[in-house]
Amino acid sequence: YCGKEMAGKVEKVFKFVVVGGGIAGVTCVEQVSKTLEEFDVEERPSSVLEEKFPNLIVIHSAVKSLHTESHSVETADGRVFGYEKLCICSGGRPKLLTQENPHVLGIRDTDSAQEFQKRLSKAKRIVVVGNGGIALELVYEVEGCEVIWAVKDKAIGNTFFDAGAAQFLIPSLEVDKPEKTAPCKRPRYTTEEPAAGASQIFTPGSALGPDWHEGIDLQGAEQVSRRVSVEYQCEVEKIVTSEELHNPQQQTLRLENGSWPVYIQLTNGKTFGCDFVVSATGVVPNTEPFLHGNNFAQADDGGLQVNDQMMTSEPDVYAAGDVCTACWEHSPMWQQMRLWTQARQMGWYAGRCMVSHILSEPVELDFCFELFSHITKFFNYKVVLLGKFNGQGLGSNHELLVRCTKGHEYVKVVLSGGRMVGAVLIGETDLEETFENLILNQMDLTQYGEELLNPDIDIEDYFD
Ligand SMILES: Cc1cc2nc3c(=O)[nH]c(=O)nc-3n(C[C@H](O)[C@H](O)[C@H](O)COP(=O)(O)OP(=O)(O)OC[C@H]3O[C@@H](n4cnc5c(N)ncnc54)[C@H](O)[C@@H]3O)c2cc1C
Ligand SMILES: NC(=O)C1=CN([C@@H]2O[C@H](COP(=O)(O)OP(=O)(O)OC[C@H]3O[C@@H](n4cnc5c(N)ncnc54)[C@H](OP(=O)(O)O)[C@@H]3O)[C@@H](O)[C@H]2O)C=CC1
Repeated sequence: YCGKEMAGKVEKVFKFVVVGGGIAGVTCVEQVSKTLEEFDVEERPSSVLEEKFPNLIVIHSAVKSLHTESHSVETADGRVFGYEKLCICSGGRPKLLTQENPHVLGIRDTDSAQEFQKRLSKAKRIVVVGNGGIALELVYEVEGCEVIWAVKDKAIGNTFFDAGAAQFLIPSLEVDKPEKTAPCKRPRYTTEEPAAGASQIFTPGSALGPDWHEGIDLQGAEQVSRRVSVEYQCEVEKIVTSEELHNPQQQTLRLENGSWPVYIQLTNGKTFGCDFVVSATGVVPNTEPFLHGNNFAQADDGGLQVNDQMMTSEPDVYAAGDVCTACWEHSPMWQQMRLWTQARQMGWYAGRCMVSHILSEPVELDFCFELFSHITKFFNYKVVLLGKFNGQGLGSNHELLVRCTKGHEYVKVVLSGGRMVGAVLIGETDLEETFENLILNQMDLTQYGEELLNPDIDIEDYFD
């Protein structure tokens, strides 16, 4: 459609339209709703939101196309809505090793997690490929099934920590998990069934986020506890299904590896037969429906580029969460990672920017983008990552202080020019608040040297 044609089809013009019902979309909606009267949100967040904000209209249909010229979006059910300001919060989807291979699964939303669980319950061996968040969680949580874990690197968990932390964590894979503590009480927005007549276009659901596996039984077909073998420094050469093994050239794989639905050949020369492969290999931003006919600047990772006001390169179009790439000049202690906390912060801040721009008020980059901080759990340890926790972008211009007590805690501090610029805290270290302050205030710590990590000094009191 050309701009004029589209404008003629507009059913209603809203001040704000937010696309996507994940954490970024929901927080963006909450933010704009508090401030202004009228707005709208696409896709299907919970009706909880509509009850909370009477000025909110939820449209249960995916956005099919965006027409920035006429400031309108078309939904899958053929309706067209105008906007004054639009925020795209369409998230991401798994970046799979191969597309359309029924033996290769990704995990992103409730549906894909349920499919994984169903397949796992009948599986005796799975291969997990990838070395980030999902792989770390899966290999620890899955029981009753052999897990082969293929990683590109020399150590596990490359997206979150260094080889030292990996060495600290690895023994946890060899012992049984402790009994589960209290179940997760984090409130969730759940996805509803689409209303009758809703679009049949496939859009992924919202990402599962923290604690996703708490309510899911990750049990394989066998009565054994966790059994994980890590294959280091290798990638996937090819994935061959059992049907493809009819090809005589591949017969040897079957003979050597027994009879499995699928075989995965790694670049280290090993081949494993398994029930299925989990591709835990990162995320691609969901940009497709918005690109056609528009002029969005995209970052190398495929995300919509946003500036320090969360604005894309198209007028009046903002983006937040996994779909966007933060292209402003970052604070020296912050970097983008596609995480729940960042999606929430971005959604909230984008909402604030949209409102401020409508009211012609100035807005400054929010303080939360000053310092990277992430709290999570891996292998049943609390993990806190602060600032340039892996010396990102510092080259050789940094030094490390490490304190480690096997099975108890791992503390790593990154110093640059005598000042703390990052930290990894694993276990109940109680250091996060003090370290966060030391990173933010950039105090010169040269005089303390290694004493900084002396366990006999109560550092909290010291810097109080
Ligand atoms: C298994 C798993 C575990 C995770 N664990 C953690 C963790 O422990 N800690 C952490 O910080 N992060 C974690 N993450 C990452 C975190 O969940 C995501 O970074 C975050 O949820 C992204 O939020 P979002 O709102 O940007 O995107 P999403 O949650 O992906 O939401 C996007 C929304 O947009 C909708 N949408 C897409 N296309 C359209 C369209 N065309 N029209 C309308 N709507 C559309 C989707 O249906 C969805 O509602 C995890 C992710 C996964 C997959
Ligand atoms: N507790 C937490 O904080 C959790 C966070 N998440 C988040 O959810 C999202 C999805 O998680 P996940 O899929 O694990 O993504 P991540 O980005 O965390 O990790 C992807 C991993 O796959 C590797 N990889 C990429 N391509 C290939 C390939 N072709 N072959 C082998 N390895 C490859 C990457 O290596 P390289 O980096 O070298 O490219 C990286 O180790 C991420 O944004 C993640 O941060 C998920 C679960 C838990």
